[in-house]
Amino acid sequence: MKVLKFGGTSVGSARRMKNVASIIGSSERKIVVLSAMSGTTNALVCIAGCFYRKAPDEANKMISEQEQKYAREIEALYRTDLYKERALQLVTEHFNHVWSFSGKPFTVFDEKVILAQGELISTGMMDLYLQEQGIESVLLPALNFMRITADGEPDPVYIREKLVALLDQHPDTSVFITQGFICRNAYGDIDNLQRGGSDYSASLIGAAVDAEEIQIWTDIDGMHNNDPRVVNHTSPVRQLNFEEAAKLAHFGAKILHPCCIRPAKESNIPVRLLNSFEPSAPGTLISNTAEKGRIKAVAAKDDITYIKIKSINQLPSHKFLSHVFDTFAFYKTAVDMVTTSDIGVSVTIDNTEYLQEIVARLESYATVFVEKEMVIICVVGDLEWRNVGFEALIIEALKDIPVRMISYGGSSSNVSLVMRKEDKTRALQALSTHLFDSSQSLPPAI
Ligand SMILES: Nc1ncnc2c1ncn2[C@@H]1O[C@H](COP(=O)(O)OP(=O)(O)O)[C@@H](O)[C@H]1O
Ligand SMILES: N[C@@H](CC(=O)OP(=O)(O)O)C(=O)O
Repeated sequence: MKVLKFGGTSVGSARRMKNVASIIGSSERKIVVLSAMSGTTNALVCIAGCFYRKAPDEANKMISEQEQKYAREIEALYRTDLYKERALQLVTEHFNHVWSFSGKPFTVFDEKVILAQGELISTGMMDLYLQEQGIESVLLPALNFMRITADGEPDPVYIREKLVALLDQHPDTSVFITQGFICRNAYGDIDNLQRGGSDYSASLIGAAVDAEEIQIWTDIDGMHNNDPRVVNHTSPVRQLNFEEAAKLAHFGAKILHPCCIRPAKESNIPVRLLNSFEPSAPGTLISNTAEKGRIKAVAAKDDITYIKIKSINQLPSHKFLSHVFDTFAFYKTAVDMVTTSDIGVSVTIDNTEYLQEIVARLESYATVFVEKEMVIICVVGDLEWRNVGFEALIIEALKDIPVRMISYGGSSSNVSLVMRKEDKTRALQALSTHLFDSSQSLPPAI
């Protein structure tokens, strides 16, 4: 069994959907995970925003625009009037459901229901298209098997049990279609795996069914060695190990959801990143095979807050660090990067929900300096400590750029640096030039 996930860009129009159907084929047994058509989830977020603001006219206008967009795609997708009618009815039902929230008190639970409609529509449309093409498929409702716990973490035991039971009902079916992103929470309400979470759905599903491969189909030929939205002349990386891929995803390579590598790694299932616009391109294979002595790629994580905490000697020095980290733990705020000196510690966070409270508590035993709008630049590869020279390459590349923090040693697959947002493009470009333009190779380990 393979798991194939197609993102919003891959199902973004009738033409793209037809292309996905041709990639799906019908021979091998597979579970196809679909995102919402590109732009739909953003539109649903805006519609929910209108309901929060009590602006039903604005919501109504946006819903009409979406319905018109879907009507055009339906006209282009289906051959027969019967299937056009069925698809229109499906879309109308989902948008009527969205509209049913107008004029009532609006809660975060209602917002989650609204956000789920995009994937419910795209999978329904694909299922109808496959039927019209005579390709036998079964629609598996993700809300019947994908679940998160009260801590917001996926519940792998439940997911496996429910999904395997659903598959067992169709022993002769080759093609299963399901929704990415959406799930239920521990109380049975509709929820989701956070924005971009369809990749995560695919790897949770892959792990649940012990898939032989998880394929993430998107609009680019695999993981590139730098952010193609920012840097010119990036190139695909053909092979990554799980840890390298997880680091790139965590530190901003948008092609993968930050959490999606973990389930695949734990079950040792290879992940292949493929291009639905160019299906024969080789893409990137992510597995547990490590390629020695190479810097693989660079990524950048935006919206980072830098916090410098300097002890004012209120605490014995051996207690200082534990107090600092207890403070972040108390406010359930994950620290991304840490560097320390004899009198202080600098950290970065991306969740600033409790920043004020954290700073107030830290200030009882330290002076605290906060700087927002920072970025983390992360260089990833085989950076084992005996591979001399990689630090020099990175520092040389960034010699004209002010760097706030440098961190290496937490893992031997990345070096991370913190700098101002306005220096990001220059830094990424300089790293590409120094690390990838001339084919660099680190000296063998000493
Ligand atoms: N290192 C990288 N390699 C490849 N793509 C990247 C990288 N960093 C950012 N991206 C962006 O990720 C996009 C694909 O991810 P995403 O928008 O989530 O696709 P989908 O719609 O298929 O879910 C690419 O179009 C590309 O612009
Ligand atoms: N539709 C959801 C989930 C998702 O993963 O989308 P995509 O695969 O297009 O990034 C979102 O926009 O967040």
